[in-house]
Amino acid sequence: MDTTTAPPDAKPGHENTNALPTVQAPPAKWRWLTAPFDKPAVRTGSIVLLAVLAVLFPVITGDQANIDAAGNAAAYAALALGLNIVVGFCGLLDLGYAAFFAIGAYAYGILTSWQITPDWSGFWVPFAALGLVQKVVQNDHALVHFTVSFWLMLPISGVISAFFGILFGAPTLRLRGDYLAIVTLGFGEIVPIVARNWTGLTNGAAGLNGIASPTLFSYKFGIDATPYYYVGIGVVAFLIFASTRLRESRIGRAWMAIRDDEIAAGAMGINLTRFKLLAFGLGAAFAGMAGTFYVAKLQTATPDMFGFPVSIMILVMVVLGGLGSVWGVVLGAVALQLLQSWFLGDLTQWVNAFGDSIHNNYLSSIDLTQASELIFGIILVIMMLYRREGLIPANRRQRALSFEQQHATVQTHVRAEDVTLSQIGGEGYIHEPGAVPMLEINDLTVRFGGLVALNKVNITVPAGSVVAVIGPNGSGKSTLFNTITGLVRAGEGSILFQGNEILGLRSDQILKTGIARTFQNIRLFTTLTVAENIMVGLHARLKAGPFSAVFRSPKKLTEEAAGRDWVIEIAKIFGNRLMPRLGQTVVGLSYANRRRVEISRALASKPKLLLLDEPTAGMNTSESLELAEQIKGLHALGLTVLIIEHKLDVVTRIADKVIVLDHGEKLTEGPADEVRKNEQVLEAYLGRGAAAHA
Ligand SMILES: Nc1ncnc2c1ncn2[C@@H]1O[C@H](COP(=O)(O)OP(=O)(O)OP(=O)(O)O)[C@@H](O)[C@H]1O
Repeated sequence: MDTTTAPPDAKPGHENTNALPTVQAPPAKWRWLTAPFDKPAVRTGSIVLLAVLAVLFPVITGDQANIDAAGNAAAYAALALGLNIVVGFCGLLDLGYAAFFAIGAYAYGILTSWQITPDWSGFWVPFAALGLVQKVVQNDHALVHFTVSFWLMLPISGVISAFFGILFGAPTLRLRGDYLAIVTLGFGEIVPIVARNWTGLTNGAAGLNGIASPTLFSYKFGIDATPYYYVGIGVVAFLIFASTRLRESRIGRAWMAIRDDEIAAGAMGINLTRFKLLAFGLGAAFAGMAGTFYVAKLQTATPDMFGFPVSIMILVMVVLGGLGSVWGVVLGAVALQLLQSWFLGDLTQWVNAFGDSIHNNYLSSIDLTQASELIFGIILVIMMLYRREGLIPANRRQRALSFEQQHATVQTHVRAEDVTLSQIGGEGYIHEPGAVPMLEINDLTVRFGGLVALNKVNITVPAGSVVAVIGPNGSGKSTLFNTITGLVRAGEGSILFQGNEILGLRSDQILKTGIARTFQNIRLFTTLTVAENIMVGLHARLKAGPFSAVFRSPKKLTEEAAGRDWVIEIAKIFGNRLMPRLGQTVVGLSYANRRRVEISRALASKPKLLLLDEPTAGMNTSESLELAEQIKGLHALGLTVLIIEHKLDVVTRIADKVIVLDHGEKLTEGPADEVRKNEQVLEAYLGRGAAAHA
């Protein structure tokens, strides 16, 4: 085995400090296919070529049926891009996605067909002036005919579907995996049932007919497939653009962080509710727009067009293309849609002809277009067996380390004085002695059923100090951290941070007050790069919303650039251990480097109080002492640190005060040297007999 590469599940303590971990090579089997696209010029060129081909396609084919099929493929590509936000980016398995497709479709259908025609009154006059309705007279009776423009309805349908996306998403937010899938499946069933039974609004199973076709500068699209095709590719181009921009923004990082590790995402300041709802809402908005486009093209809408098989088909498109991969899902959608509309028809004719030639009635009459779901199932199985990451994987390219980087001597700051950060903690960071304690915990009690994990614990962390918490396994140290950071609810007591109660706040709110943490069992975002992981730590300090993420407002660009500088500044604390790896995904890192990334991520949030849960676990002695120096350096800059640590030489080196927990109670506290000699502490750690001999 290559000793320089620590596998993702490497056991602590076996890192070779003199060599840097090598980069995980991408699978060679597919490298020839993707390698050319590593070059930005090739990528840009391919996109331009694709755009030119897409524009020229109707001229090249000249066949209305082909153009029509390509228009349908565009609708499905829009749907796949929307579902990709929910499932691919945010990791929320939605099996009822076609519901939002239906909502967008019916919104346009109802507002442009003759389905509802209320009596005409003065109320409708302003709407008529805006061109949204027309007065029609039937049998001497004045009625309202809705004539909302397709171009207006396209964004409005997006908004309506987004509203329902948020409405449906809200109650399901606590659920994940199978449970979320089942609930969304239910929603997906409800919408077509409502459409089937609310006959007054939807015309029931017979569906809406006579849906208006779009008009552009008095040119009526009618049944000509070509204009629909161009609208379709325009919509898809915009959605590709929006998806790509979102993925590369603060919002995309937050979604992917939630997908990779929800607990860590919350602890890094991501408001889980808001970002999951945003994913649901935006995904639904894409579906709503696709629905409007689709029924405008077909000029009819029936409940059967939006059932469960459609949701599954869109999901298969996303999986086939590559979960989280923008271009992948477009390819998946186009491939499956064309397979359905072209290939299965042709295949049916070939099989029928073959059946005729061998006089086999079964083969002569088989219709493979009816077996599309079976064929989708087979495709899924094949993908799961041979290419789980999809046709165009979303996984980032690993920037390979150069030979020099691979073999460079590790240069780290081993002296506390070398740790310099320009802005850690922000304003009011250096604390006056005697000021309000940074953290004051009073009578904190935490129970897990009958087990009392913390019992009336009182702890004070003075501002600008380093306080270590030690204690045997199961003594309640991690529970203390989890309670401070809002991951575990306390039964009684209070936790004051700079004099303000934080008990009861969510973990993201606690981060925003200025408390950041690391985890005992390293919780990094495994599909993100080192730099992106650290950037997620900065999430709460950045402001960009979806609009500025998509349109890259100057403010957003400045914010991101400053964020990237900040990431580099933090990574520099660890010398060349992290710097050459900023572009690598964290799964390829050694155990010790992953700990360093986690500390960097916490520092990125500019905390006032840093909670480190066994930061040196998995590091050898020299690395542990190196980290101790780095913590001392941060402390010298004014950072207050609360650290859980088993290695007493590290504790002695950095802690102003040591708190000992045992069986959920505070045993003692004091300077490290005193605590080390305390008999109760020796007993708790070593047992009574052993303590007597110590
Ligand atoms: N979510 C939970 N549900 C039930 N019991 C829990 C939970 N979390 C912790 N405990 C229990 O609470 C007690 C304290 O656990 P905790 O993880 O805080 O100890 P610790 O001092 O951090 O131990 P270690 O050093 O082994 O991590 C243990 O008995 C543990 O089994």
